[in-house]
Amino acid sequence: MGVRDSAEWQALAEHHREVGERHLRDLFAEDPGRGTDLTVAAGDLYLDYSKNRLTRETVRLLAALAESVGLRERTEAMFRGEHVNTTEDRAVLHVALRDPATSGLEVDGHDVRQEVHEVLGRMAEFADRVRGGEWTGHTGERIRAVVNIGIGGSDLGPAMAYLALRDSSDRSLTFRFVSNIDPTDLAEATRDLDPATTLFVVASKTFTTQETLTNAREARRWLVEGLGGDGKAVAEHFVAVSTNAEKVAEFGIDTANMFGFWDWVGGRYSFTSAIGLSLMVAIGPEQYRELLDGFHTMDEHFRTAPYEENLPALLGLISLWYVDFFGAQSQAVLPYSQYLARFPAYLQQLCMESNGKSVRSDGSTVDVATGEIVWGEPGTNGQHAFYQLLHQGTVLVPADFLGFAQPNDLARDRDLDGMHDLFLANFLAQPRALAFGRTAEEVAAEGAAPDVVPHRVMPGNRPSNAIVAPKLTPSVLGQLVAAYEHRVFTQGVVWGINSFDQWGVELGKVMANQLAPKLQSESAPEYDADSSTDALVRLLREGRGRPA
Ligand SMILES: O=P(O)(O)OC[C@H]1O[C@H](O)[C@H](O)[C@@H](O)[C@@H]1O
Repeated sequence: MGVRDSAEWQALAEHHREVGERHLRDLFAEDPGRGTDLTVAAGDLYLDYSKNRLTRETVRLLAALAESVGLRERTEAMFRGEHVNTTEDRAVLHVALRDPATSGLEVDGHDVRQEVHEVLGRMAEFADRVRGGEWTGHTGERIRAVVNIGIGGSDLGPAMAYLALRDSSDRSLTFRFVSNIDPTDLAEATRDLDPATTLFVVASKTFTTQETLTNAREARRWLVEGLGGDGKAVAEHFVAVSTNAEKVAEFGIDTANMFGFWDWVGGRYSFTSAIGLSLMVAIGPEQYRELLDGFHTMDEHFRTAPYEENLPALLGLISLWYVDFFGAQSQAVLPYSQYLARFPAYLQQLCMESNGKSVRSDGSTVDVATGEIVWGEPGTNGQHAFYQLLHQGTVLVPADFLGFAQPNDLARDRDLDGMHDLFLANFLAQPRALAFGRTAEEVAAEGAAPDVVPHRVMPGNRPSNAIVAPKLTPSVLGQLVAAYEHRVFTQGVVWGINSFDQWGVELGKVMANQLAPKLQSESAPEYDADSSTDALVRLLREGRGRPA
């Protein structure tokens, strides 16, 4: 049975008819306490969800929906290591990656906690050697630049977090992240680097991904050529992060320099696996542990807190309220932190690859809308670009505003605290303007010409969450990411879909492999795709001076 027929869903549908069109102005006027009551604290995060188009009753009904679909049982099953990823018959245990306990979780005949800590120990040893200058390259020089080669989940986590945690990172080392198979990406990343002092971390769960292996092969060529053609240099300048030792060895990386993880870690949930290696080199093992502890704090909060006080569950349920009852199709994530510039991109994979599904776990078609388009840019840049649509457009875009009380260290060291106050004033102003707007009477009272009044009316009633933390530290970043992971899980369970597979990305990969030879061949290829693709192949071949 689909979720739509359940009594809890129907109760929400009826409730929506009562409160869906109520204005936030009225909701605040009737219940002035909501600004402090419709909030929840978890770890260092404070969520103010009062500026959403809901009442206390909505929260009660959403929590009841979560209970009725067995969110608690599903969560326990995931934490226990049951194969909740049914279509791939795998456990889903990213939460074990940050569990401080060092033993006692048996899954498929292995103590996963023990294995996790063994790899973390090896990563720490490696990170210390690179940071301390003991890991030397082929010419005996210390490493000065670390280039992570990976894509999707093998790139976005460390790339996002490296930027987010610049304050905490060793600024004497250079870090680059190469993901795109566009040759420009690798060429730009290595343009000003010295092969003698560059270390590559090739990160790929499967070690079969076309983009990553192609980039890694070209990086190897750049390195070996740059070091006088000695192939032995590869062992000193390449390490791998993967679940596939065979393919790593086949590529020519010594498996002694491989950091493993397991099939129970999904790509987009792999940030806290060995995929975080380059980040650990950047911030050091101690602060990396703080990051993991931040994740763990949120994991435990999600597992134990009642849903009406459960930060990740509330984020998931409130977003679902808009997707399924208001027809919202997108969710903006607006971090008021330049260091979180890549956070929306990270969340795009986390949310859209997880919940962009139209079939339920049992194979039946979903009977409600699922997933949402996640997008965003750091404030205040977005304000001067797309916020116009958020304020006065015809589509409903719920937004998450993220803000931090304290500025980052670099800004503080430069005595730029005052600027941070202006930044925070914007962080406060935008959600307020979105929620409460400005009426025609107010606009007219300010002396606007009558014909301009309608243009200047701000309708308001545009919902948002505010998530506030004291400062963007490794622990806070961990708490934030874990909160969004569990937000995605909460929605997936209600929708009845498997948030841990990604079959939808396969067909394009197969087709790319079929089309590559048609572009590469010296003579005109066979045109047997479809009339549009065939014409484009012809055009591109002509553009490259190849016989079409
Ligand atoms: O880590 P890899 O095996 O190289 O996979 C990299 C990425 O590619 C795939 O297409 C998946 O859609 C992603 O979930 C994954 O993170």
